[in-house]
Amino acid sequence: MIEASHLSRQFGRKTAVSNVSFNIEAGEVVGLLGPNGAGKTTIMRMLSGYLEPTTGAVTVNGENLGQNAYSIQRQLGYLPENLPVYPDMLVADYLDYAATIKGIERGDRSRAVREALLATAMMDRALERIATLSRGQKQRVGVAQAILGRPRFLILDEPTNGLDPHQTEQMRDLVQQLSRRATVIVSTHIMQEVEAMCDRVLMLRDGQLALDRALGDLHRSNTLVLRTDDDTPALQALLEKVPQVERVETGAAQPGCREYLLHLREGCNTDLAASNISHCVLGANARLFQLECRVRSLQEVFAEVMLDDE
Ligand SMILES: Nc1ncnc2c1ncn2[C@@H]1O[C@H](COP(=O)(O)OP(=O)(O)OP(=O)(O)O)[C@@H](O)[C@H]1O
Repeated sequence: MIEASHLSRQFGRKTAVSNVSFNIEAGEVVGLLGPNGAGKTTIMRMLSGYLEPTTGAVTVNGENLGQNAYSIQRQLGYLPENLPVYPDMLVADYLDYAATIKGIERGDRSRAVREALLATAMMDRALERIATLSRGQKQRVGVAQAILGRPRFLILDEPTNGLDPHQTEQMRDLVQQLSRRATVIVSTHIMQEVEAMCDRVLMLRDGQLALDRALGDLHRSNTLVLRTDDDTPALQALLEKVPQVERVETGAAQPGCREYLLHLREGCNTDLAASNISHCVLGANARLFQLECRVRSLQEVFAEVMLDDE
């Protein structure tokens, strides 16, 4: 488990990250989402031990990263935002060099390199110079170095940065495969990326954690959509009296059909609300066409969170 506790980072007078705390359980794929400059890279660098927090701490399985950086970094794979490139090296030589730096024993190195090349579908490029690779292939070499030695934690900073749509799709598939055997933290500013790859999202705004939510929960809103043939003020008044309903908004209308948006009270029992609402509609001798939870897209939630001044 990775625990970030009250992480802050200053660069001179600039506060890049402010009092950010979260836990990441083994096996989770967590997306760090935020606009440019929100602090994603700074957090990734602190989680990987390449940057010290000004205050706060990172612990990995209970061990403090600042005090045990070397032993923890051996269990950790990191794809930095700007990968250092060694254009004159052959892919295999670079990976062998990266494996050496990671402390992988000489006898295990060639197996680790082979595994990383296979996992990233780069085996047939192993003997090419890095300079001759495409952007996407270089990014794959970056991921290959991150997964050398099968780390239990993978920290990937913008893994699809600069990739074309096909390469992006391949990279997402690769991250999903890797997540079967590692805990993955992936930073991005692309919503579809989070939808496609992650179990949970952390949203950052101006260096602060603005939202930490499982994707399944995030899509469910606190609003029920009701469609009925009754558009009278009498029904609206009845709906407003349902104890779980905070506010009723009228939505789209078509001949013979009116939509209502029923905003529920925070923390109320949604099943009970739905049961009371249907009772209300049928009791008014109206026809109930549809009653369902409104689903919010990640894009909508992101926009709400970024606009929220609280
Ligand atoms: N080494 C540094 N020196 C000074 N300021 C820095 C440094 N690194 C980051 N910052 C500042 O900290 C803030 C957060 O930067 P960071 O790179 O973490 O954001 P980000 O969310 O990764 O952005 P992007 O999506 O553009 O990569 C920015 O305002 C940035 O200018």
